[in-house]
Amino acid sequence: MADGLQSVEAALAALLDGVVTTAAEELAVESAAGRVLAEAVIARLDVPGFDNSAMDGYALNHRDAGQWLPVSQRIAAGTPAVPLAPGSCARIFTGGELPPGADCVVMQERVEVDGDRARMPEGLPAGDNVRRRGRDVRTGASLLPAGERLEAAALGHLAGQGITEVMVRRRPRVALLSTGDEIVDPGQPLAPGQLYNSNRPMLKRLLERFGAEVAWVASVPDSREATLDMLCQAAERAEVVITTGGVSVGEEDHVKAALQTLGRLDLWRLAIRPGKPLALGRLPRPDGREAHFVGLPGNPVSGFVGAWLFLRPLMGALLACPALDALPRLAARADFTTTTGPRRHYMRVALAFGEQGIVASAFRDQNSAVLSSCVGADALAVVPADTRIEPGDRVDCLWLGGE
Ligand SMILES: Nc1nc2c(c(=O)[nH]1)N[C@H]1C(S)=C(S)[C@@H](COP(=O)(O)OP(=O)(O)OC[C@H]3O[C@@H](n4cnc5c(N)ncnc54)[C@H](O)[C@@H]3O)O[C@H]1N2
Ligand code: MOO
Repeated sequence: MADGLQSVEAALAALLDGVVTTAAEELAVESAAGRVLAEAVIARLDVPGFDNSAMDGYALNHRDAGQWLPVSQRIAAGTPAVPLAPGSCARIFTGGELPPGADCVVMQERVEVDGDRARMPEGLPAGDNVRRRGRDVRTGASLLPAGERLEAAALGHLAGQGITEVMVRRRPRVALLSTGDEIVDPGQPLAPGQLYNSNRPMLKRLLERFGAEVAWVASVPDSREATLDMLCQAAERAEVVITTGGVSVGEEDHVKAALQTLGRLDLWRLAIRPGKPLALGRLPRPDGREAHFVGLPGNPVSGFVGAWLFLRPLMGALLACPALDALPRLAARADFTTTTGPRRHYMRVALAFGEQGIVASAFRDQNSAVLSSCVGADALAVVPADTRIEPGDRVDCLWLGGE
C-alpha cells in the first residue's frame, strides 16, 4: 500500500479478530423491534391453523359444481364450522373455517342466489380459493433463524405464533467521545474558531441503526491527561470505545498516543479517502476483557464513511447478525468524472433506478469536511486507487439503504 497505508480488508481483519458476541437476554416481543435473535425460533403452531376461505362466497364440494344447492350454514371468520350437509353449500366469508366435507370456495360474484338456494358455476377445481392449514408455517419448522434482525415481517411472524418473549443479543454498549477544543454542543454559544458537534448525533444515529446502545457520550479536551482519563472511563462503561478527531499527526492529536499508553494500537492510517487517519485497537477493561477501539477522523464525512465501513460490521460481529456484516453491493453507471490517486475513494452518490439501469450521481463537492455530501447519499461508489472514471463507466456501489 502507498505510504505504508493499510487496506480496508486488513483493517476489517484486525477489527473483527477475536470478537466475542454479546450475551443473550430475554425480551418481550413488543420491545424487540430492531433487535437480533440469539437463537432460532421453532414454529409451535401451524399458520394458518385451519383450512379457510380466501374469498367471501360459498363453500362446497367441487363435485357439486354447476348445480343449485341449498345454503345449509353461515360461517363468518372466527366462528367454528360444522360438517357440510352432503349436497349443500355454506355461505362463507374470507378467513372463515372451511367446513369438513367442502373442498373449494367460489367467490360470491360468480354465484346466483335465490332465497336460501345458490347456483354454483361449472367446473370448480378442488382446493380453489382455499388456504390450507400450515401453508405459511408448519409446526416444528424453523420460523426465524438465529441472527435474524427483528424487523416488521419477523415481528408479525412471532406474533402469528402467539409468542410474547424472545431471546435476543444484548445491544453492544458503545462510548462515543468527541475530541477537540473547538467542538461545542448545540445550545451553547459559539466563540470565534469554534464549531458545533455534528459527529455525535450523526454517529449516535448510525450506531443505533447498526444495533448498538450508545451508553455514554462525552467531550474530551485536547490534552494528553484528559484523553487518557476519558479513554479509561469509556472502557469502564462500554465494550466499544469510539473517538472522533485527534488521530492525525498534529501536536493536538492525542488519541493514538493515549491508546498506545493504555492499550494497544493495531492499525493506523488506511489507503482510503475519506478516512485516512483511522485508528483501530483495544483498551483493557476492569473485567479483564478488552474494549474494541475505533478512532475515527474528525472530519464528519470521514466519520460517516468510517461508520458504514467499520462500525457496522463490528456490530454485526458482536451481535452475530450476518445482515450487518458487509454492505450490499450493486453495479451502477457513473454520471461523473473523477480520477483517484493512491487511495481508494468512497464517493457519496445518489442512485436513480431507471429503465437503462442504475445511475450513480456524485455529490459535486466530495471534500471530507462537506457533510452535505452525505445527506442525500444512497450509496458509496467505490473507486479503486489510480483509476479514472468517465460518465457511463461502471462503478461498484455499497448500498446504504438496507439495514
Ligand atoms: N499534516 C497532515 N495533516 C492532516 C493529515 C495528514 O495526513 N497530515 N490528514 C488529514 C486528514 S485526511 C484528516 S481526515 C484529518 C483528520 O484529523 P483528526 O482525526 O486528527 O481530526 P481533527 O484534526 O481533530 O479534526 C479534523 C476536522 O474535523 C473537525 N471536527 C472534529 N470533530 C468534529 C465534530 N465532532 N463535529 C464536527 N466537526 C468536527 C475539526 O474541527 C477539523 O476541522 O486530518 C488532516 N490533517
Ligand atoms: O481522511 Mo481525510 O477524511 O481524507 O480528509
